[in-house]
Amino acid sequence: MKLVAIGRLKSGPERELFDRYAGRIRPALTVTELLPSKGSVQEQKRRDAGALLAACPENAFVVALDEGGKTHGSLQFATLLSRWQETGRPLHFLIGGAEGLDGSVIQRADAVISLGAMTWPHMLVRVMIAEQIFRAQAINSNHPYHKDTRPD
Ligand SMILES: C[S@@+](CC[C@H](N)C(=O)[O-])C[C@H]1O[C@@H](n2cnc3c(N)ncnc32)[C@H](O)[C@@H]1O
Repeated sequence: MKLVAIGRLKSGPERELFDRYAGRIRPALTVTELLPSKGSVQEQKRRDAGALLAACPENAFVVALDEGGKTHGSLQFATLLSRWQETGRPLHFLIGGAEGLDGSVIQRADAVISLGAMTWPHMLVRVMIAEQIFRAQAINSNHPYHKDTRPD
C-alpha cells in the first residue's frame, strides 16, 4: 500500500503521529513524496497531477483524497478497503498540493474520498488517512482498537 503526496513531511509532531499509525498498518504503508511544482495555479495543478499519476503504475487502484469526494463512516471505509485490497491491484492513496488535485487525477481515480467538507493541510491529511487505514484494519480483524458504541 502506498501514499503518494505532494510536499515533505518534516520532523515534528505530525511526522511522529503519522509514523505511529503507518507503522501499525499491514502490509506496510510506504510513502512517495513529490516536490511541489512551480508556476501559475493551473500549471502547478497540472504538473503536480503529472507527477502524482506518474508515481502510480498502470494497474494501481488509485484512491484520491479530495474535499469533494465521498465521505464514509469508518465501518464503511473498512469494507471498502478490504474490497479494494481484494482486487489484487496495488493500492495508491493520492494527496494533492497547495492548489489541490487537478481534474485529471480525479478522472483517473478509482475512488475519490473526502475526510469532511473542511480543507485540511496535507500533513494532517496524511495522519488522518493513516489512522483510518489502521482503524479499518482493526475493524476487519475484530481488534478492540475500534469501539463501535454508538446507539443504533
Ligand atoms: C491544502 S489541501 C488543498 C486545498 C486546495 N485549495 C483544494 O481546493 O483542493 C492539500 C490536499 O489535502 C487533501 N485534503 C485536504 N482536505 C481534505 C479533505 N477534507 N478530504 C480529503 N482530502 C483533503 C487533498 O488531497 C488536497 O489536495
